[in-house]
Amino acid sequence: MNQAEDYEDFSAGLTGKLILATCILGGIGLLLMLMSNDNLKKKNWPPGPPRLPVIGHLHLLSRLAHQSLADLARKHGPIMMLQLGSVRTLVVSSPDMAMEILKTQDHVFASRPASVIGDIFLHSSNDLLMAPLGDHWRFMRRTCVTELFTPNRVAEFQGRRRVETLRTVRQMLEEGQEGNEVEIDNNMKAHAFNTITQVLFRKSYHGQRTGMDGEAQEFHVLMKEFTSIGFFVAGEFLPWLRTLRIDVGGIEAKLRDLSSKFDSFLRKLIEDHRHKMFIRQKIEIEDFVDVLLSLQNDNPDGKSMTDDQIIALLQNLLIAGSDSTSNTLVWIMTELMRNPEIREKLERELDAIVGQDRLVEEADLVNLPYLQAVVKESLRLHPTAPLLMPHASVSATKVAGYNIPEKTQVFVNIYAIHRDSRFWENPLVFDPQRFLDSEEGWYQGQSFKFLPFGSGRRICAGINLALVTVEYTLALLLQTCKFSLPQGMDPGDVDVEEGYGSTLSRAQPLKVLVSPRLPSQLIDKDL
Ligand code: HEM
Repeated sequence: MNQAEDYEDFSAGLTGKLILATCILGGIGLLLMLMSNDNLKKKNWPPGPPRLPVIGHLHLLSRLAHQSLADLARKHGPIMMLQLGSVRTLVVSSPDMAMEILKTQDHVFASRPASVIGDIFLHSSNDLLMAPLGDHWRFMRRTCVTELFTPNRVAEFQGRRRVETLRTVRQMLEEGQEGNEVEIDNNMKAHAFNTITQVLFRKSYHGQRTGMDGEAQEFHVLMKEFTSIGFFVAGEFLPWLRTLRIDVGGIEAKLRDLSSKFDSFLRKLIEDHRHKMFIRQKIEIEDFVDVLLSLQNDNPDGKSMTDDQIIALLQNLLIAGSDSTSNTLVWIMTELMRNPEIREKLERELDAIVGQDRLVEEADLVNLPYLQAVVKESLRLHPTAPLLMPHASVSATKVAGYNIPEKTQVFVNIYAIHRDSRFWENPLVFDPQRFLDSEEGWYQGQSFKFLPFGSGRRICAGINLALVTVEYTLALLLQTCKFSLPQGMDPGDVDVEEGYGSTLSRAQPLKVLVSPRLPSQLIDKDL
């Protein structure tokens, strides 16, 4: 026998063994699958697709999980039970079911699931975003709602938002000189981040224009590292990986390292604020850190936040507040580049209400209904948290007649609800007019067909700040800049492909031409 025949024999034998092994394993798998699916019926859990042993339904989810879940809901209905590895997950995809989770049984479903990311990175035992329902969460939430995000407190910082927005306008106009393309994504990322850090610590850190002292540089690197980490932690769904100390992709190690860097950065910032207060011998409220430190001295409830809790909260606000705001702005600009007639209508509204002799102010926003409708319509088609944040049940209950056990993770697929033709006419068409023709209080979360900020106890805590930042940035950008597409590109060429990230982003950056719409003195005089 020559070598080739040898190899053929060997390979035929191997193939035979492989086929045999596959048949045996497949048979066992099928048996387990049938048994477990049969089990589900006995438990009276909501329906779902057949699941595989060990991984359950994980193989059915793409990196854009909201899209895969919307497809599955079309086949299996608005209430599904999935098994994501070891994590039992309820997915709801209709306004009725969303109302059941976020209103009727809010007291049962307003908790958060335990999670590896929450534990390692978000200080979930100390924070607000990932804290389970309970006294700690109530205390953190009450502090946010009554001290940080009241309409008055948000209004106090409008001067800083104005300056940050004007800086962003000037930066984009400079980049766009001589017909250069300007990347919207980078600019909005820097803008949203600086707007939030101005409110939290009275500083700008991100982007080209800050001059980058040592501290800014350090924070800039931290944020870059943070946004570049993938957040799929395999051990979250397959806990035996963690038991065997297998950290797929080294993500857990990276999260731990980043968390400790963030921690020391924020701790130093708190010490600097405390030192400033000590030198002045009085409390002057200039940012959120001042507010939180002043509460340590004088809390109306007699219960004060520890430094660890302040750090966890600051980290939450940076994470929850920056990418969601910048991606919302990027999606709005995407739709405005795809729909020039809507962009022109917006410009006409700004000219009619504000004119071209002065810059738009936050006080003008209430008189700009079309602009507000554009923001809502963009949040409908491109909600930056398409599955909200994961909820969890605190006790066993029933939904739509099905049994839902305690500690079930819950996704409310608002992406599916916002695009469902049963609730929206021509759902894929960008049409701000639909929000002008009705009187509903859209953002309060009472219309369960529109939930970009969620609803109930866990509704976005920063909604006031988010809305004023998005609306004001959009108004000033459109008033001061003329946006157009690069040579040879038509509106229809602007794609809406979604990218993978912690919030819903574009797959590829949006690049446009930017030129002045108002005389530059008007912008420069306020900087
Ligand atoms: C357009 C921008 C924003 C959008 C679309 C958005 C949306 C959301 C959504 C959908 C949730 C989860 C609701 C749920 O779990 O049911 C949430 C939670 C939260 N958001 Fe926002 N958000 C935005 C901006 C902000 C900003 C600027 C801040 C603060 C700086 C903020 C702070 C929070 C916090 C602290 C939570 C957790 C609340 C809790 O668990 O009790 N968000 N947001």
